[in-house]
Amino acid sequence: MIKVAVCGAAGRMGQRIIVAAKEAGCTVSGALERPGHELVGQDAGLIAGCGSLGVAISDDLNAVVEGCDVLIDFTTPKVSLKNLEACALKKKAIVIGSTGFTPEERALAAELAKDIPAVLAPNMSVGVNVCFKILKDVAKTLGDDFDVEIVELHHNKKKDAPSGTAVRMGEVVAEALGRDYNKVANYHREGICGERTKEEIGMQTVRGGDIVGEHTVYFIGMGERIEISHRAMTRDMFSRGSVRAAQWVVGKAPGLYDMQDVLGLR
Ligand SMILES: NC(=O)C1=CN([C@@H]2O[C@H](COP(=O)(O)OP(=O)(O)OC[C@H]3O[C@@H](n4cnc5c(N)ncnc54)[C@H](OP(=O)(O)O)[C@@H]3O)[C@@H](O)[C@H]2O)C=CC1
Ligand SMILES: O=C(O)C1=N[C@H](C(=O)O)C[C@H](O)C1
Repeated sequence: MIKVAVCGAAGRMGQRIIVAAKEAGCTVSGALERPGHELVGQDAGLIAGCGSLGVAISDDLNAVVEGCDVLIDFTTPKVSLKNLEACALKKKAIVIGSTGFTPEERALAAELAKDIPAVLAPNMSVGVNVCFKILKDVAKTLGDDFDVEIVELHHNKKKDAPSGTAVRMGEVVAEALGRDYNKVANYHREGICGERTKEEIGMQTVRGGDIVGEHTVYFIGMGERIEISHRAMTRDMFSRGSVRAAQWVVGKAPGLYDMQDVLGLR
């Protein structure tokens, strides 16, 4: 039975991860929030709604990491990098679901994961990871004749845009078409912005209410259109995916893994 600690334990994802870890038969050994958080000291299980776990939410990163086999972290890139560093020092595994990493931050994560096994993935659901695989094939098959546009919808509390999943979808399509995502992503059209270029990948963001997460990649040709969509109805497949990643990553060789590795989709 692996010992799982959760960072961001009182957050939307953190609470569901605590429930999923308990349901999967893991020991929840620790729960972390930032220093000064109003729920520090409270029982993490009661906050998550799955009954008392006898684990108080803590703000002591080192103690929580020390006590676990693997830390599951859904917070922000800056917090995740700090957690990765703490796990590397104590030789513990880590699963990171935070999104909004810059290319430089991702490179730093890969560097920090040289000594420990780590999973970093913008989306832990099986469905989205299957979509990544399908998108590669569709983009390769259609080639340059179809315009690619990506639209994502999320709740009004989301802090980063576009979503990490939408960015990964753009990267997968760009790579399949032999393009550099960072050069062809177009995040903004306004005013007399000119005709669409053939190579650009449009990235559109919608925010509102309680939308869990929806992604559509449009391949738009002359007289026809393919849409590949994923709609998340609850957060539970993200949380179950993160626990599956935690169970998979403990004992693996050091390095930075993705959910495609966890699910055997490479
Ligand atoms: N990979 C995936 O499958 C998924 C990824 N995500 C990503 O996960 C991240 C979190 O999302 P969500 O749960 O909705 O966000 P929330 O804001 O609900 O949760 C984040 C939690 O982390 C806490 N936190 C902030 N700083 C620290 C710190 N230094 N130490 C410990 N805890 C801290 C926050 O506290 P406070 O509120 O006080 O700041 C909050 O409780 C986002 O980046 C989101 O995009 C979300 C769903 C699925
Ligand atoms: O913040 C969220 O809620 C989500 N974030 C992830 C992302 O940015 O891709 C995944 C999911 O869509 C929910």
